[in-house]
Parts: sequence; structure tokens; C-alpha cells
Amino acid sequence: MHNLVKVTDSVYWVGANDRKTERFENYMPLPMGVAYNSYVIKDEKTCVIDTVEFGVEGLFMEKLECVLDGKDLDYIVVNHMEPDHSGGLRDLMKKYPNAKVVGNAKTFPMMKAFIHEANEENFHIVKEGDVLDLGHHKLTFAMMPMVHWPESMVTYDTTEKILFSNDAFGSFGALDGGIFDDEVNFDFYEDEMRRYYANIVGKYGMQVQNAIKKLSPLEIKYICPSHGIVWRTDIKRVIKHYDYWSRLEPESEGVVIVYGTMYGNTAKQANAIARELSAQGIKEVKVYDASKTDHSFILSDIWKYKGLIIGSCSHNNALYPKVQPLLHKLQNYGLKNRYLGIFGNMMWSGGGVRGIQAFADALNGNEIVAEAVEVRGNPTLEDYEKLENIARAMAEKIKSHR
Ligand SMILES: Cc1cc2nc3c(=O)[nH]c(=O)nc-3n(C[C@H](O)[C@H](O)[C@H](O)COP(=O)(O)O)c2cc1C
Repeated sequence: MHNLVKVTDSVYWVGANDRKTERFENYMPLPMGVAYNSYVIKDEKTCVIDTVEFGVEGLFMEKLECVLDGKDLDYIVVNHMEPDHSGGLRDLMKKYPNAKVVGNAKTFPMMKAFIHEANEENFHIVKEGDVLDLGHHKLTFAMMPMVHWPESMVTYDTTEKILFSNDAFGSFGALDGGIFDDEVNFDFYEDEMRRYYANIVGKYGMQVQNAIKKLSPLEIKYICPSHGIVWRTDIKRVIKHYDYWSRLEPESEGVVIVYGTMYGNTAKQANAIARELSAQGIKEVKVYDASKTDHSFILSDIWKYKGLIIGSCSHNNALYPKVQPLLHKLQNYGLKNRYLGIFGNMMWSGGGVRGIQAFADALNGNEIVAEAVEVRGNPTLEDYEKLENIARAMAEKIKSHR
């Protein structure tokens, strides 16, 4: 069969690209698609590491059959029960009824909840540090609770030093030919990787930090995640990114301005702030209308940049409904290490600025750079002066790190 990719002589990538699904988890757009990675180890015993999402399991099974070339399947390792990796599991267990299914104590109750008919006699429960002997390859397991589900674990091949990391070190973006980090221009994938991290794993920074610490003594020659490129050349690079992102440390000195508007007054305010930021020498300024750009992209840039300026018109005594969910997510994910600015628009008793202020008060570890600016209707020259003050204060804070 075509497109059988070898990671090493006896380890194969049998994943599948998905360029059809519009939205990951039915809400995050996938303009560059996504890859569901699965791997097969062909040793005295054969072993599959994770499966794929519903819809691409046919291709996965075809590849697997080809790799096995008539051999039976002995083991299926389930690092994570989320359906984008366990969607192919039901078919796989049916086709290979003798295969032992390897997971931890938290894996199997989830498996039974998703696949009622799963044969418990085949369940093989492993705990931290247990070894699974495939012949030449010896696999061991490390628990990664809440990266990003309770049962998440990683599998480490002690023989070839391969970390099957599941969602850790994963990325959005289909694998457009290049499978390995040295076959692609990573700059091309970086934004999609950060977007994946921020939106999927972003809430669990502390757990990711624990995972990095736990994995640091291991010699790792390959990182085989369950989405995106396989790392074999610049492994330090991907670990460095995850280390930064999980500490919520910004990578760049730019500023995100995100606003919600019905009739354009709040947008005028956003543009004035953006212009002054540029005049003050901030080269990376990203301005987003929260009603138009999907929040997963905005969140990714918020992860990237040091400055965040939020604006909202007033709507029924509260925040504008298209700004509210973004702030909810940032609060839920515990945004920190950012300089914040606040602005908004109103006509009678406000609501927008109040809502942003309540959001900022509920967070720890961020600094508001200037007094919030609330404008009534069309901004006056005096209003513009105050808005530009936010920009100047933000630029000054950011430049102080140069
Ligand atoms: C449906 C609706 C609800 C509104 N609710 C409030 C409100 O609770 N408090 C307030 O001060 N203004 C309220 N306004 C007025 C707008 O906030 C005001 O016109 C503002 O200038 C709109 O800013 P924009 O041009 O950026 O959309 C409301 C307007 C609309 C259309």
C-alpha cells in the first residue's frame, strides 16, 4: 500500500488526515485540517498505539492491515479515550478479538461508557512504570492526569527511545506530505500548534509543567503525538514551546486588541488605540472583531502576546454577547502574565466596561496599565486622548522588557 510511513524500521505511522471536518470538537474551525496519528510497532508481538477519529477509521484499518501483513494484532495501547483517538477502537477490537487492550485504571470505565460491548477479559490494566514486553521493544507507561483528561497517559518505548505522547505536543493542521519536523517548515505549523495548545490543553498549564518535569529524565529520540508532526530532529524546540505556553509566558511583545461592537463606535476606539500603539513603536498589533474572528484564533494570539486590550459596547446592562464567551474562556483558563487595557461604549447606564472590569478583577497575575475608558456614543477628541493614553501606557510597559 502507498503512504506507509516508517518512524523507525519497526514502527509505522498509520494515521489519517482529515480535511473534511469543519470544526474540531464541533466548535473550532479547521482551515488547515487536522491529522489523527496512530502508530504500529511490529515486533514479535504487534501493538497499535491509539486509533483515530470516526470517519477516517477505514483508511487507518487499511494501513494497519497492510503493515501487519497477515499477522494478528496482540496489543492495543489506549493512551487517551477522547473519541478523536478512540473512534476506531470499536472496529479494531472487533477485527482483532484476541488483542489485549492496554490502559490504566481510569481508562476502562470510560471505555465501557463509550463501547458497551468491549470485552473486559481483554483489558490489561497498567500503572505508572509497568513494562509491556513486545520482544525487542519494551514499552513503559507514565500517567499524565489532566493533560487533558483524567485517564491521559503516555507510552515510552525504552528500546528506541520513542515517546508516544498522545495529545501532548500535538497540533492542528493536516500533514501535507511532511510527517517529520525536519520535513516541514515549522513556522508554517507554529500558529496552528499554539492554537491547539491554547484551546485544548491551555487550561491545564500546571499539569503540563508536571508532565514536562516527569519526562525530563528520559532520553527521547522521537516524539510521536496523536495530532500533527512527529518530532525527531529538533525535539528541544517543541518542548520549549510547551514549557512557555504552559507557564502562560508570552512569546512576543505585541498586543491583541479585541472588541465587540454593534454600530461601530467601539471599533473606532479600537482603531485609535491600535494606531497609537504603532506610533509608539509596537510592531505586532492584532485587532480582532469578536463577532467575526473565531475565538480559537484570538485565544492563540492572546497566548502569544504580552498585551491584551479588550473593548465592548454595552448590551442589556452587560458585556456584548460576542465578547462574553471569550472572557469566560480566558477566566476559565486562568490568564496571567499579561498587561491589560479596558475600553468600551454605552448610552445610558453602561455594562460593557463594567463587565470587562469584573473579568479583570477575577483574574490574578495580570496588570491593568491605565484607567478604563468608557465612551458615550461617538468618541470626542477628549475621548480619543484618553484612549491613546491606554496605548501609550501599554507601549511603555511592553518596551520596558526590551
Ligand atoms: C440591544 C441593545 C442593548 C443596549 N443596552 C445598553 C445598556 O444596557 N446600557 C447602555 O448604556 N447602553 C446600551 N445600549 C446602547 C449601546 O451600548 C450604545 O448605543 C453604544 O454606543 C453602542 O456601541 P457600538 O456603536 O460600538 O455598538 C444598547 C443598545 C442596544 C442596541
